[in-house]
Amino acid sequence: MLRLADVSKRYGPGHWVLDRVDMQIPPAQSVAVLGTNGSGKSTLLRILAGVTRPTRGRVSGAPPVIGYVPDRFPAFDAMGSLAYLVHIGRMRGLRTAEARRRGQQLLERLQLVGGIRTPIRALSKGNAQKVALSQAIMVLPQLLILDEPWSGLDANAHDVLAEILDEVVRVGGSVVFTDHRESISGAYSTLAYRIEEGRVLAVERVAPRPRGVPMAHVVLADPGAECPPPSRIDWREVAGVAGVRSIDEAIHVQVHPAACDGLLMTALRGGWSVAEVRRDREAGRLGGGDSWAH
Ligand SMILES: Nc1ncnc2c1ncn2[C@@H]1O[C@H](COP(=O)(O)OP(=O)(O)OP(=O)(O)O)[C@@H](O)[C@H]1O
Repeated sequence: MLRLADVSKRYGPGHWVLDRVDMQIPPAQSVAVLGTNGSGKSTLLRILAGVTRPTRGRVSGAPPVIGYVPDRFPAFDAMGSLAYLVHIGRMRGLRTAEARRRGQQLLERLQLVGGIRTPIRALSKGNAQKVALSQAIMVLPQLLILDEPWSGLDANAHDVLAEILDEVVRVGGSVVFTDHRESISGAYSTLAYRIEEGRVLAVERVAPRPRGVPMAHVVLADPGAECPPPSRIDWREVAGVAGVRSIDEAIHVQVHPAACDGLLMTALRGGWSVAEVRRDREAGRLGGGDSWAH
């Protein structure tokens, strides 16, 4: 298990970005790292990934294969995406044909647009992010570290990323990620830490969604002219919410099952009418192929 013991970090003579951090990343867990801009999230992830050394303290228990998606994808920019993935796959011990197959499979799964031979620098931000994600999982890592991985991804890639997190955790691996939105960190993590003034503090979390248990799907409606209009609520900011859509004047919310009661309370207090609550697997994907806003 990866452990940080009394880890502190500063850049040059600057302030302490991380201050005496004790932390462990248990197997089969997905860990969210929260904090304001500049609080040290990327610094912590770089230390966990082994690409930055702490100024003080000790990092131990790093697994042999770590996948890392940095906040800024380094531009091996003249290379096409597939050639880049083949290169990474070879460095990770795959044979060329295997690396090509895996690279193609990942880019298809994430629906890369722009061409597998187009230089990475010419891809859009979201498509470059798909390449960044693919390189991290060319070989399924025991530890997957993702710095704002949802940034710029379209709805299909969101879903694929959620599947990838599940795949890593299901085989006993660990995931560590950052994201600014509570809705994302609530839906995809089983543990969370917040960085405040250099200290890393454990955050209370809703119970992890048991494997194979589908998300809850709640349909909310305006109760109608006889009642006062319901309050405006940013559903994406409600704990455990993974997706929100508007269909025919109703709000459809996809929520972590453990957070469903909390969402219903918020809705009822806000004057909304609960039209339906169901499990997403029974419901299927609404409108076939439509996607959730995250
Ligand atoms: N290479 C570097 N050299 C000098 N200072 C740095 C370096 N990298 C980060 N810092 C400083 O360390 C602090 C933490 O930065 P970091 O990028 O880790 O924060 P963050 O929480 O990831 O921010 P954001 O949410 O904006 O991505 C900031 O004050 C930043 O300016």
